[in-house]
Amino acid sequence: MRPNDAGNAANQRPSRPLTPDQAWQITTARAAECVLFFDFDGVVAPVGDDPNAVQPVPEVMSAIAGLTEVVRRVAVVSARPVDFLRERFGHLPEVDLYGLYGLEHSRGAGETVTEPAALPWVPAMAELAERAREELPEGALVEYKRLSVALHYRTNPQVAGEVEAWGRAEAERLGLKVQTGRMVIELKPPVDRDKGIVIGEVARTAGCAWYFGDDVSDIKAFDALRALEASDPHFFGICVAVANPETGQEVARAADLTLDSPQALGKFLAEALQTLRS
Ligand SMILES: O=P(O)(O)OC[C@H]1O[C@H](O[C@H]2O[C@H](CO)[C@@H](O)[C@H](O)[C@H]2O)[C@H](O)[C@@H](O)[C@@H]1O
Repeated sequence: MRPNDAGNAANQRPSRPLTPDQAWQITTARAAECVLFFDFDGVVAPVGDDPNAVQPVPEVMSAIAGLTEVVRRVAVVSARPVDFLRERFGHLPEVDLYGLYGLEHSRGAGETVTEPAALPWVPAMAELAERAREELPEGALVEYKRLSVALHYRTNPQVAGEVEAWGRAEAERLGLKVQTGRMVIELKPPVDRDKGIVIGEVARTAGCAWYFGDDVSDIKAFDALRALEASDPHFFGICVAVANPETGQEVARAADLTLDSPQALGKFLAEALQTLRS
């Protein structure tokens, strides 16, 4: 097929590789059945030293606001708690929020729903965070997120080995799952939720989906889009990596397209919005 032929695109699997223009033209033909998924850190917001201080790129946010009007759904799928995401996306009530790798979600302006199987782990995670603060070396940063604990070493990479070893030993002792990321190791309850499972569930009834990610946990989301393409000849999925010096190469290898930065994402989405509105 000619992938830039939007007339044919609605019913045929486009061949790869695709240019961004081709991908957006195909998406335009299916806008009403398309879901756009965004990771938060390193994608919507640039990475910084203080996890609590980061804010989305304004151009990304204004493009997302426009996109909610032309596609079926826009969703943020993040390791952050929903409350954290709501502070940043609260003015966009149409955006669905999936937090803590899908252990929490809030659809539209709805209330936050927590995966019931994870709730018994709240006390253990609080106790873990407290002990991490006492036992980890100076320079490690402990981020407690109710149902997970992230152990950061961005500002002191020399403690990486010690922090990772402590985290892995605690995960083994308590039966927790480990998720590594950009200068961070995260411990979470042994409950079957990850970004791939979220995307598999939410995109199952869509005909088209994009996922924008930067970290290794996002590769599961890419895999979910590939699986949907493999099982549904009509489904069109595009995986976009946002480059970074830590996990960027691995994520880019798994993606269809790569953008340079969250700022470049803002420009990319603004141009896409024009195509989708045309
Ligand atoms: O799923 P995400 O939304 O991408 O969340 C992944 C982790 O993001 C945050 O950590 C990362 O960003 C921090 C702020 O820029 C940075 O300091 C840190 O080095 C990065 O790993 C968040 O703090 C973690 O809880 C998330 O797991």
